[in-house]
Amino acid sequence: MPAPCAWHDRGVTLQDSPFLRACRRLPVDRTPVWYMRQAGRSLPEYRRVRADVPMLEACARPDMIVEITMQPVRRHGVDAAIYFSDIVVPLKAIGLDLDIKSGVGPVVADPIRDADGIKRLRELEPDDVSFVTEAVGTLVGELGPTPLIGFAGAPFTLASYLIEGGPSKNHERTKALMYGEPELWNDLMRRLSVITLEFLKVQVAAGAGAVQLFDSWVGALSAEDYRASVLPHTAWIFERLGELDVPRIHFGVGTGELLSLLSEAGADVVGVDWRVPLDKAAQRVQPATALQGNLDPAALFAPWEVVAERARDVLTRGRAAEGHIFNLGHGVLPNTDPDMLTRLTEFVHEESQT
Ligand SMILES: Cc1c2[nH]c(c1CCC(=O)O)Cc1[nH]c(c(CCC(=O)O)c1C)Cc1[nH]c(c(CCC(=O)O)c1C)Cc1[nH]c(c(C)c1CCC(=O)O)C2
Repeated sequence: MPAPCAWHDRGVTLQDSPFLRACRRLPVDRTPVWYMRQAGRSLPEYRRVRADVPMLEACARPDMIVEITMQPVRRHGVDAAIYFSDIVVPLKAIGLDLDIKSGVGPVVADPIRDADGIKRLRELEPDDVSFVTEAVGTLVGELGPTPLIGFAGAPFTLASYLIEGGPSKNHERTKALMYGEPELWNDLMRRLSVITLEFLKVQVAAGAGAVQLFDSWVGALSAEDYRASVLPHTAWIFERLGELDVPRIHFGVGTGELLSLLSEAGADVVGVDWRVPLDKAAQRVQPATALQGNLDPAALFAPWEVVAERARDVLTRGRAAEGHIFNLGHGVLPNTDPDMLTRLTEFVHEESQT
């Protein structure tokens, strides 16, 4: 009975993977490492396969998703794969007119700024993203004992793109709605939470071994505003994800003042950007929380000796956490030399070996 046996073996070794063990705060024989945006423009093989295919088309084609997700695993030997997609994919799947412009990011044709706009956000059905189910299924087969991380954008970060119509420095229209029309804001956040939860559930049902919620731009908020207007929604998502029995990672940029609240929202692992050393971050999160991070992605442009010294410092400080997954403090920058990432992966493994 080869098929059930293969699944059984995979189950055992997958759960023993350093990444899943570190997420669960279990002892590991080496610190696991992966990189946000490890699939993408830093890799020549990515640029080749994406050459004639628009981003959102690539995100809807299982063959492209599988190939691009596998590329950094093959090249760098990282301890986890992250599903190749984008945070706006579920919004496109429910029919919103949006695109991803290279060098810019998501752009929304008709931004959502009032009650009528919010009504356009219908629930996501698994059939809307059947390509996700297919791609994840193929990927977990190919990855074997290497875990696949599913992901979604968190409601605040999605709301910012939808309200502003594209990337924003100050999030002024977003804050205007949040501060000025709390009922509309909460309606928008509730609808986005339902979509986000469903998108993550589809990935887990198809075999993703962990999930990461990206609230990339939430560092724009004060702690009070985060607690009042964002935390209840994010906590709702994490509570429901808790029923799925996969580790939950919560990440944002510029969240030094928010780390305890990010952790309060219910994640098993909190991702930290490069601004807060991990030993300090460990004091800010709830007990029984692992940390992920946090080498400055720009440090990879310095000479190798500098990278190595800083990576060693991250590992040392990471020992203060109850579990540590090595990562960058934000995504890989497009012009990063991919050989630096391969070398860094080997270095983290060697340095942390017990
Ligand atoms: C804020 C955000 C977005 N998308 C995402 C976030 C949260 C993570 C973060 O904070 O960086 C999440 C994301 N987007 C992408 C991934 C792939 C998986 C991985 O991490 O390797 C992930 C996890 C692919 C992508 N998403 C995008 C690319 C670049 C598209 C291209 O190759 O032209 C990739 C590989 C486009 C995108 N999409 C978005 C931005 C800001 C951009 C970059 C715009 C640009 O500089 O061109 C929105």
